[in-house]
Amino acid sequence: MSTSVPLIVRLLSSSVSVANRAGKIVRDVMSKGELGIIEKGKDDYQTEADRSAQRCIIASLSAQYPKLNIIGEEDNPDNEGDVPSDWIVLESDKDVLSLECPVALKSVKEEDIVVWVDPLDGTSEYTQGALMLKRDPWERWKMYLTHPFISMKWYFSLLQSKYGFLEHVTVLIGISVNEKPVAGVIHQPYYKNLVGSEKKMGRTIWGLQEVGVGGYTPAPPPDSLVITTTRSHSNPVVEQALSVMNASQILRVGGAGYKVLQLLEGKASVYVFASSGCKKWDTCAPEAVLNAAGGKLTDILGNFYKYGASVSHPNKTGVLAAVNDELHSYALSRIPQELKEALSNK
Ligand SMILES: Nc1ncnc2c1ncn2[C@@H]1O[C@H](COP(=O)(O)O)[C@@H](OP(=O)(O)O)[C@H]1O
Ligand SMILES: [Mg+2]
Ligand SMILES: [Mg+2]
Ligand SMILES: [Mg+2]
Repeated sequence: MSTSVPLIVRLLSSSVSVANRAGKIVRDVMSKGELGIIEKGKDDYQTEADRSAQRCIIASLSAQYPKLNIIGEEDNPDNEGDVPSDWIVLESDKDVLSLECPVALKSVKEEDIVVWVDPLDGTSEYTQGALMLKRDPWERWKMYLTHPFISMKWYFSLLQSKYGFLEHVTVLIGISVNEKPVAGVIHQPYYKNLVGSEKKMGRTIWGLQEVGVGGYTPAPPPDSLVITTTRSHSNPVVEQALSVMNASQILRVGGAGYKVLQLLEGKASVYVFASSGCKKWDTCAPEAVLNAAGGKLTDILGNFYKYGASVSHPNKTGVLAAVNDELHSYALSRIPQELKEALSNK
């Protein structure tokens, strides 16, 4: 690899390749069927896929960029021991490697960068997806009974969805410089592609400040206001913020990455989440990609989050994202002052 390519471009191209590998790990854990679910907190779970994908990403990036500050979602209980050699990815995506680096990012050094890693965004949807892979209804029912957090209502919505919600799962790698998200990768392990006549699983979307986006076909927003929001972490304040939007449709899907994909692909125009549940690793990559596509992601008060190494991890004042400034301003203007205050004072 040519070292004359600026660091940010090299790091983004490495991140594309490593996200693909992490996505394969996510699929492999699911195929084996041993999810190894651990409860981290209320409505907050971790699986073997979250742990392994994070180890793959961090080991691969730190092997090539030793001075990077990488912050991952998971406190890995199995961090000890060697990372399997086939999890260490040293290749980089050729197309991304040939991008022209924006002037402002040309002289960035490893020490100036913080990488935010969400090895598996949409863990709820991932664990519920496991149920749908059980073909035998009796096996599926038994698995449901031992599942730590699927309500009866979810179980039936899963059955209706036929394939579950695995498409909502993403692997997120966000690159920030001077506290701002400048580049990012959203990999979707369960996206079904048709390349020629061949079926291929997974796709990888990337974005780079001032350069643009790749890996998907951009589409204009819907004609009417379509909002995307959480499927599995709602509460009365989240619902209140949705009810004031005057939306023609509300889509409830898993993962911050998938919701931003819906904005990018014209399925929704605004992402509203008036809750403190998302963390910096949930929004860094999606914000970077959305920015590169001309969109905007802030908190519910309209302020940008900062992604420096010492910031607190929770996005305490929620998420408000839109495909363009105009829709963002509209959504922001609809949020009542008392709701903004309720989140700020939490
Ligand atoms: N109340 C809550 N508690 C824990 N995590 C939450 C949360 N609300 C949102 N999140 C996290 O934010 C991400 C997007 O949430 P949602 O799918 O509900 O929109 C998920 O990331 P992970 O799946 O990576 O943990 C989820 O865990
Ligand atoms: Mg999680
Ligand atoms: Mg997440
Ligand atoms: Mg996660």
